[in-house]
Amino acid sequence: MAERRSDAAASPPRGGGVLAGGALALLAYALLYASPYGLRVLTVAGVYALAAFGFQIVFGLGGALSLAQGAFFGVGAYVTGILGSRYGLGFEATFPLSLLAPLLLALPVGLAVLRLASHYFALATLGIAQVLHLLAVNLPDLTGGANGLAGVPGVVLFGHAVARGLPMAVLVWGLVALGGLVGWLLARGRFGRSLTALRDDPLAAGTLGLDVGRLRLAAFAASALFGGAAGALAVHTQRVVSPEVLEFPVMVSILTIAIVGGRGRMAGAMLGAVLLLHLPEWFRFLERGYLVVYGGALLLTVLVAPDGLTGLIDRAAGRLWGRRPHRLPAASAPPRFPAGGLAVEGLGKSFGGVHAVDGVSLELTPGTITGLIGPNGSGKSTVINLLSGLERPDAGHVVLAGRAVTGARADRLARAGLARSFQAAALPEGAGVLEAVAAARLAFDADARQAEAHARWALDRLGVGDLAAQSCDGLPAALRRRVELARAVVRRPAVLLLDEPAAGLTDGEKAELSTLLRGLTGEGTAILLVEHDMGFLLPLAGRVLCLDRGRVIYDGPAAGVRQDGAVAAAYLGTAVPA
Ligand SMILES: Nc1ncnc2c1ncn2[C@@H]1O[C@H](COP(=O)(O)OP(=O)(O)OP(=O)(O)O)[C@@H](O)[C@H]1O
Repeated sequence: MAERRSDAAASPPRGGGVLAGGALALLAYALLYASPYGLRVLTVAGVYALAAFGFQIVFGLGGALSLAQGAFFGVGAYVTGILGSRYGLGFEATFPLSLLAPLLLALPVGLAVLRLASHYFALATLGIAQVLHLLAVNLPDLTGGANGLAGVPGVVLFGHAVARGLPMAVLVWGLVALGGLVGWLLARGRFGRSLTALRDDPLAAGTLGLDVGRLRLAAFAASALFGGAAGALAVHTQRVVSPEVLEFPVMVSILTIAIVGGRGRMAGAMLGAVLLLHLPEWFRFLERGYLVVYGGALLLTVLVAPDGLTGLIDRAAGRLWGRRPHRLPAASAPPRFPAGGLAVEGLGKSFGGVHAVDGVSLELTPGTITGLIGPNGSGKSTVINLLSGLERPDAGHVVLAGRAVTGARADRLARAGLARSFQAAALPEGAGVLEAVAAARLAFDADARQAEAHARWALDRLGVGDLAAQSCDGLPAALRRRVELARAVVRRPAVLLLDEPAAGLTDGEKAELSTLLRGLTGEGTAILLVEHDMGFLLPLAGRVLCLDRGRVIYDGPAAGVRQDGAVAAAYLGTAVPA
């Protein structure tokens, strides 16, 4: 394919400088001007920023609306409160335990509820805080009941008491800086990008080799650590713990901070927390009317800045100073999966009364293209979904590269060397082209940078190297197809399943695609090609299977398809005499 490329990529946002300036201004204000009350509000803002970091990971990056963040906050608070006030333990013991306890809660709960669909998951996680609230109120011997526990000792670090006011604000914001750095590193690395890929397209994520369950659990666990840390510091700031820390307003505040600040961004959590904690103070002179103005201000923020204040700042900074040039990594070829075929015997799948796939057997041999044809609704996409692990077969056996993989999950099949493309190019909204293709390597490469280098290689191979810098949004259909194909090719799979890759392409583009597919078979890839365009398919395929109502009605050489009476009757129309 004709190759076009450029080395400059869509640049990272410019808002970092503005945000750093804002942070310095805040620090100066705290050191020079803030009253003891002002310092206290600032400290609480830091506490909420820490809690919101965790929420940014699980919800902002991972897309799981976890309403357990308030519960983790409460658990951290109670661990510090109980151990400090009842047993006299100091910060050095209570702080790590306040992180550990929510983590130990998150792991079993996460295993139980993370597979639920989004709204059920949100409800189940909300339930955790409700149960804990009940326990906190009804176990007065341990928790102090509805009144809670007073007299939680202040922080003593390495023998030095951290006094209220500036020292406590410095400690909390020091931990915010540390937590923000950890969160930022996680977000921009392989973990964060895998979570984003999962959030943008949970269905495709498995076929890209990402272990959806493990990723979600890790994100949930990380959110628990941040929540617990925040809860512990909240108790040290207030010196009391009560069931209020487990009530819904805590969760609502964390959610609002993340959305207003900017979903998925650690800077957004800090900005959102500072703003949200200060807004009520700024509007307090309005007395009763303050809640109306406060609500109105929040609504306005969400309307004016749908991607949060950090998004707004980025856009404004980008307009003022342009986008920062960003060098792409040099293209490098990813390793190839060893050649291996796919053998399928008696595959079956029904949806209610519809036998979508009924006793299909086929063999994909390394270095060959097998065509799969048939009328609309005959079961072609279902075959690909079954073979790629998106559906579980009711019957049949599948062997991939010599290993039995019947009913295996999509990510396991992907890691065993199988890749697929989708009929409607499944590119994540708002993502860059390079990022979208690199997402297909995250489960295989050492880091995100290496995944991008491999993605560049695939884009070059598809002849769209110059798209690397662009956004997936608004790409013309033919280019979207190539990018989608690059996501499969970048894996250099042993077996490649392609669902109508030539749909909507011009004759010239189809010729380029043929050359690419021949190149892949030359490297030993076994390809299953679902296609309606016989002029494109038949010269490429050695063997062709035709499906009708889920059953194989033709299985033979491509050259014989047009002459077959059954295929003519079910699909192609008039048979052509040999
Ligand atoms: N998830 C599902 N739930 C219920 N029915 C389904 C589901 N997926 C597919 N089907 C049904 O199974 C049959 C086969 O559908 P499938 O999409 O595999 O056909 P196809 O040959 O790929 O069609 P097309 O050429 O239009 O893409 C159809 O009757 C379809 O309605």
